[in-house]
Amino acid sequence: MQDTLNIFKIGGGIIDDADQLSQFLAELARVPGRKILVHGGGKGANQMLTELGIAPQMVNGRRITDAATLDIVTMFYAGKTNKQIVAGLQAAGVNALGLSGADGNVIQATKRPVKDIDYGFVGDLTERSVNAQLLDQLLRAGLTPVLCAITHDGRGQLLNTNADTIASTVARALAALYRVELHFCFEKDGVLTDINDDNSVVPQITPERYADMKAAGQIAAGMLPKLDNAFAALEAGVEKVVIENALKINEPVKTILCRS
Ligand SMILES: Nc1ncnc2c1ncn2[C@@H]1O[C@H](COP(=O)(O)OP(=O)(O)O)[C@@H](O)[C@H]1O
Ligand SMILES: CC(=O)N[C@@H](CCC(=O)OP(=O)(O)O)C(=O)O
Repeated sequence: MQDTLNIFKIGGGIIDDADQLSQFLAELARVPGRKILVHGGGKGANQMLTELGIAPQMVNGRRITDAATLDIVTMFYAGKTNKQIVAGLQAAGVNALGLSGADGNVIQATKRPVKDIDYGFVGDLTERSVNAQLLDQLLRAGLTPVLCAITHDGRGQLLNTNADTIASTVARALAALYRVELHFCFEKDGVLTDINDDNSVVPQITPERYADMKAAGQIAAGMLPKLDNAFAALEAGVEKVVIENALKINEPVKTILCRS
């Protein structure tokens, strides 16, 4: 039987709040077995860009990343945020290793081609983008890889890649080696039927229910690409995909995705 690998993704909402981040890291430390953490940080990046006089620009949930923006998000995601999370995990007793996609060639991306929109230095992934062998070796060595949203193209160019997409693609690539459980963690208890009612968590969601909820206008903003990535992972052999509160990963309340 394959070993279980838990892959967690946290976004900018949690990372931005020091107390919530350290609570999440303490909960993560309690999860037994092998694990990988993927982090974003879009909210803090928006704040930093604004402070530096650059207006953040998002289209369809993806950041338009010009050269100046790439410099700043690289410093923010691969530098401050990644190292702060690694230090927090060390403090919680987890031997974490922080990596961008360029480190150990762990994630190689392709610059998004210009169609209607020029996203600039944004990287797209395929399953072959992920160096699953290296991640497996690190896990076997007892390390917890902590992956940020910065990738590279193999020719010296850094790229900015959505962190939900990284989590989903890493999960798919490692599904050949492990029984993978993918956890998208954020500030709500799961997928809600009413965004204003925290008690309206849908315990299980099928592709049909997702389509109905979308048609009813119950799913918006960042939750749309998140669920698209989540269902894609489930279809590609990831054993279990969960949407849950970052502060309650060890509690039963959550949304579990079902194939049908
Ligand atoms: N039906 C829904 N249930 C829960 N959250 C939803 C729903 N529809 C939209 N959202 C929004 O999606 C957001 C999560 O997406 P996003 O902001 O991209 O998170 P992250 O930065 O953690 O990846 C939530 O903060 C919430 O406001
Ligand atoms: C290309 C692209 O959109 N990259 C994202 C990477 C960070 C991210 O995904 O952060 P959250 O998970 O906190 O949203 C961005 O710069 O916002």
